[in-house]
Amino acid sequence: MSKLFRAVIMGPPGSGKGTISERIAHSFGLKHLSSGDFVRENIAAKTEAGVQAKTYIKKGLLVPDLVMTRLLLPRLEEMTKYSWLLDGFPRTLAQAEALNSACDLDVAINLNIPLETLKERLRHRWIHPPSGRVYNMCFNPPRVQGIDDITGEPLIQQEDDRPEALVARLRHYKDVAKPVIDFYKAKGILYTFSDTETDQIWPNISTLLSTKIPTIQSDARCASTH
Ligand SMILES: Nc1ncnc2c1ncn2[C@@H]1O[C@H](COP(=O)(O)OP(=O)(O)OP(=O)(O)O)[C@@H](O)[C@H]1O
Ligand SMILES: Nc1nc2c(ncn2[C@H]2C[C@H](O)[C@@H](COP(=O)(O)OP(=O)(O)O)O2)c(=O)[nH]1
Repeated sequence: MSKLFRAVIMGPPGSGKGTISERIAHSFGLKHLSSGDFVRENIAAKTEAGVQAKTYIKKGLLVPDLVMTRLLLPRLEEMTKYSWLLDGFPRTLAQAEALNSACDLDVAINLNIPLETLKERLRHRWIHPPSGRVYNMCFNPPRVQGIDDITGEPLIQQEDDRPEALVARLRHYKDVAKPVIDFYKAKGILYTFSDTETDQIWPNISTLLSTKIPTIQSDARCASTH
């Protein structure tokens, strides 16, 4: 059986998961799977899980574990031939356990970014809700202020990116993420990166992955010739 590379990326809101995932996908040819995108696709397609998820998202809540795993695990089954990086899942220990029963992970990337940095970044975050595209007015601004580059539609700022809401979100994140981090630490696949800048973290992640991915993919090539 061919050995593919499987990773997750974790971190609080604004820690750079989306930004770093895009770089990883681009540099290493992995599929970037975003749980938020899956949720939005299911909502748009009005699947049963999507309809359920929508009621929670409207209230600014996380989608319950059971709905989330029902929505996500079938998508992973479609990816059995690919190496991937999963962004935004797992967020809870129950989700980590469900993922663990479905596949073996090679690496769990954990982004550890100071609170003040997160607040500052999210203050400048603007999103295009239909696509999930994220901009930062300082770091990666759109070509025209307030307008999505691709569709020309308006960008919005999420209510829960405001500094007051963010502190509560981050506290909640820490409580829920701690058991997930401990779970991956115990498995020996946790790699934590701490800095205030994505551009400082990125070379370290890139070095880590280049020690892991070529070996695994050359195994895959050998296996596939048999
Ligand atoms: N693993 C998950 N568990 C529960 N709910 C999820 C999960 N992933 C996504 N969601 C739901 O989908 C919404 C959109 O997810 P997405 O990751 O795009 O944005 P987000 O929560 O603003 O993330 P961040 O602020 O970390 O970038 C979330 O707010 C949440 O309600
Ligand atoms: N100033 C600054 N902004 C950054 C850096 N890395 C990412 N950003 C921006 C992009 C987004 O607007 C915001 C959050 O990044 P993101 O990739 O959406 O994070 P996440 O919520 O997916 O974890 O911060 C960075 O290194 N510096």
